[in-house]
Amino acid sequence: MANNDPAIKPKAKKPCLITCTGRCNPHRAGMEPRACLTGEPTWKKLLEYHQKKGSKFHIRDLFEKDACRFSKYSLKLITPNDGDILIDYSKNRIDEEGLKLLFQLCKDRNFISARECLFKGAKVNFTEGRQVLHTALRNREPEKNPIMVDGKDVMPEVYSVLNHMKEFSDQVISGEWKGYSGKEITDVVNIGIGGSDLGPLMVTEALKPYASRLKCHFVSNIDGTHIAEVLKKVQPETTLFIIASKTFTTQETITNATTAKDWFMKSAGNQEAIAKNFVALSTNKQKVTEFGIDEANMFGFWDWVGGRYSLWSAIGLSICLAVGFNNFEKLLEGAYFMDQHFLNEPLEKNAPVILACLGIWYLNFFGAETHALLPYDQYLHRFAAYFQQGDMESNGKHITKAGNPVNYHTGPIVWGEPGTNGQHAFYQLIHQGTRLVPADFLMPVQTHNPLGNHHQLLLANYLAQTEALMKGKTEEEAKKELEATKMRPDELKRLLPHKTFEGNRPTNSILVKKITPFTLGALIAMYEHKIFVQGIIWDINSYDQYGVELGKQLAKVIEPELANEDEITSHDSSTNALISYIKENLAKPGEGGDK
Ligand SMILES: O=P(O)(O)OC[C@H]1O[C@H](O)[C@H](O)[C@@H](O)[C@@H]1O
Repeated sequence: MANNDPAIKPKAKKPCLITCTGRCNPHRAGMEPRACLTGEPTWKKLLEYHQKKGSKFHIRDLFEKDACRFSKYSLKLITPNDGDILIDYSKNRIDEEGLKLLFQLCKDRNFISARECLFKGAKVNFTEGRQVLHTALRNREPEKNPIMVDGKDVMPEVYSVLNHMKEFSDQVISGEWKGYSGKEITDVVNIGIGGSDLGPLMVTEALKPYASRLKCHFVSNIDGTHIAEVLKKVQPETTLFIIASKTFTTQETITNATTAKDWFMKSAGNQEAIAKNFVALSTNKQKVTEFGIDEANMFGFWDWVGGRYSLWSAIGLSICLAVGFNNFEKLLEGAYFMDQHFLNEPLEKNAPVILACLGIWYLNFFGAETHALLPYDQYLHRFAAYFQQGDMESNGKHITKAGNPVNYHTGPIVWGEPGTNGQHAFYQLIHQGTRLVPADFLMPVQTHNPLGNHHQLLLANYLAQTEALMKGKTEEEAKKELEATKMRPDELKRLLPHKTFEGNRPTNSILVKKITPFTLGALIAMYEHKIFVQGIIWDINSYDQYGVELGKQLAKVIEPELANEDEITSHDSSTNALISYIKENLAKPGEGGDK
């Protein structure tokens, strides 16, 4: 049983970033193997509760029985200047008893001390022996809350990089910083992939209403088409290339960066020009200088920042350039606001904890396989893509801390598209398919583009979808509708089952007053913490990513095989045949690419 850690027994003072309550043992926490999840007494109680009650709930009945359901199962987070964040989780197949058990499960899994250890810099990423401190990057009270890593407060360094980012982005936006030929920078090209691309890309898209005068482009794919298309749009003299790579060894990024450098050098001619038009964001000083970028043009960060949690670090430089440093700071403030909420609120009022528990409820007890993120805001069109990496790279694991395979499901498949596009594409399956698809519906009440009645229609669709998913349409209701059309009885009978909706599809409605840098920062941090809570319950390491390595290793073997004349026989028959087919069909000299 998990609850024998003396650390969680005393009633804690409200934990804060600096005051160690004594419950955190940075050398152990996050690393100690837990009891098997399915052996936990609370897990067994949840199974029983699911069998007897949970699986029989219809959300429509829960609403009918309890007029106060919304107020019981919703949260309002009051931000200082950006309105309230409303999280309505009442449209779920759950009641007080179920939630209580889920919160108890969190406690049994030592969530309280794990949370403190995360913020205090324990080596939570135990396979790589690293702290996980993206929260330090947005710590807005550094004097009050020093963050110690190996006996040293990291906050001064964090702020020194932030100052460098401010100074640089201010200079580029104002035009004071000039490209190699003395002209102002007009375009920024961020070259990175994964965490060094998705976060800045998602945020710059989400915050377009705050755009500076600079045009920002993102290149990630190793497919030459990506960089080729971007280079067609920019001029070497007026383009700033940001090479964003934590390791500075990622094949895609280094290949794209080299292509960009070669293209640039054709115009610039001399090596010194690079200092004016190239900067690097990385933890690897040696590789950056080997590439030809001066140390002075490097914005550093640290190995305790995970790639998919790095948009708050120097990796956010393209955000600073796209929307100004001031707005980047507000993004950090929003995330800090959510960090404080996550740290200080009891489980029952804690948004990331509640969302995590509901996720566990559907994934592990109802067999749901996916989780949809459905933002009703065009600017958030990359939000689901961002959390595909955030969630699936974090919790797509099947080995526990003790090194054993799990006997339960872990991270969901995360997916989604902005509303209302999704409605006309895949919502059919959510409404009437055979699978249970829990979904978060995100929405700003106010739009940045108040055009005619667009936003009112968008809001109406947003509200209608969660209502429809919850209520469905009974046979009786469908029958009445069909009868009103004066349909022939045999035709009515034939159509009736197709027109009936079961309903009982769970959703969370997450609303903000407006998508601002602050509210966006808070939403991102909320989902980051949700992922953490689920990783703790599942007893997996949410912060490594060994699963992406194997394909990379094999690609290194195959690449030279594509270039030689030999017949390839070293793989399975499928891979050998695919290689042969490609070699037979590769462009011959002179056949070249299209112009
Ligand atoms: O920033 P880099 O070191 O170039 O890494 C870019 C990406 O590489 C890998 O694929 C990792 O799985 C990602 O987590 C990481 O974000």
